[in-house]
Amino acid sequence: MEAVVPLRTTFTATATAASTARPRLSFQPLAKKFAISRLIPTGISMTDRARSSLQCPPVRVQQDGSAVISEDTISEEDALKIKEWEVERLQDEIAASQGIRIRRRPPTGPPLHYVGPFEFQVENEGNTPCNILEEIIWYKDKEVSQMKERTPLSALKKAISSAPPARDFLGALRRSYSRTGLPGLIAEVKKASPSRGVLREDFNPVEIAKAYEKGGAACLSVLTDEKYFQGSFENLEAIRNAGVECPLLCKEFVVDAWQIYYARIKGADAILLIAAVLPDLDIMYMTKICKLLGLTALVEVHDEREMDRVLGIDGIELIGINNRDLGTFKVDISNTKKLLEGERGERIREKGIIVVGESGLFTPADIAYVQEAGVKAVLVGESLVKQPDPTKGISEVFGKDISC
Ligand SMILES: O=C(O)c1ccccc1NCC(=O)[C@H](O)[C@H](O)COP(=O)(O)O
Repeated sequence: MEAVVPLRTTFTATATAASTARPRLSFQPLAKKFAISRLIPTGISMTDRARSSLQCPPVRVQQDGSAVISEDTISEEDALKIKEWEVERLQDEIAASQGIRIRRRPPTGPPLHYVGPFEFQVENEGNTPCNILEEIIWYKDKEVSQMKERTPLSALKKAISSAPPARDFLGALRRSYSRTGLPGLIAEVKKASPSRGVLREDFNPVEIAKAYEKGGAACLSVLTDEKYFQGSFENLEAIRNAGVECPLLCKEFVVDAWQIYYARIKGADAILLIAAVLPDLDIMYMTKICKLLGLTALVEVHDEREMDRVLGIDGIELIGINNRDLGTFKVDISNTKKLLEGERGERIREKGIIVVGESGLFTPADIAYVQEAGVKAVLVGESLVKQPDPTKGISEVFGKDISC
């Protein structure tokens, strides 16, 4: 039995599913008509949310544009899959509308029984990552889902309630700047990277961290990604437990708020949020979570569009300008200057935001250049970690001993 009903506005698109190999989905703008309440902030269980919004009966669009409600019910599991798929597509569409090219996960065709607004178009390899950053993000999405299954958020929250307080990352950068008159150093503990390969074979994270602290680093950045950077949360924990006092940045690819809680129990004092990956709503939501947990959020941008988006979000205190294009690996330190010129620089000063110049800094002239552009902190990896003595490496990159 089927009942014919007038079609809801959100279901007026033609449903044309041409079955082709490796299709790329292309969506019509009508998803913008979706009620904003259907936006699922990262970190909230989509499954629970989807479960609570299962009021729509199965609807099938007919050729004349009307819809039929089928009394043949679909299973709750299939309905959940449909809801999750719709939410994921909507997330990608919102991200794209903010100029974000990185998709959270590989596009897939609609699940079984889906009837609604979609259209297949054969384009290029839609389910091949567009660059290394997208590849990292797709992998991370799967990795985090598995980690969440092993350690649910409730367990992390419980552990946080008895964790020692986080250290003041921003305060350490400010104090260092006042003490030395030079940008506060965030020295990076990184074994390898996709662009540079292995940077240091004899990699002992705790020794390197101690050498950085001795050399005058204000804070440390610790790579925790295993697959692409050969880092780990064990390294973060080990540095934290070895008596290093510098506040620690968890250098991760955050796609889910769960990772922020996890970083906090592993000893992080700050965490990286990448604007090329996260839509505005995620950045807002995640910076709030960071504040609740006592962590500093370092929000990283690479171009003007990302900078403007981030400047439009309230409560951001620390912005990193990455001189490396994470899609192409091209490094150009004049990027920092470009993004701090004119009105943007003024807005940053008015808001009291501290800016970190990131990547490609090798010499005292590089440090002077980004300081002149307006940064009060720098994030330096390769040029320090490759030095046999990283303490000496700091004096060389800064042109003087900044330890006292
Ligand atoms: O460095 C990469 O190859 C890379 C690839 C994809 C995503 C991120 C990547 N690097 C992160 C960074 O930008 C650096 O670790 C950090 O800014 C320090 O840069 P550097 O001083 O040039 O080592």
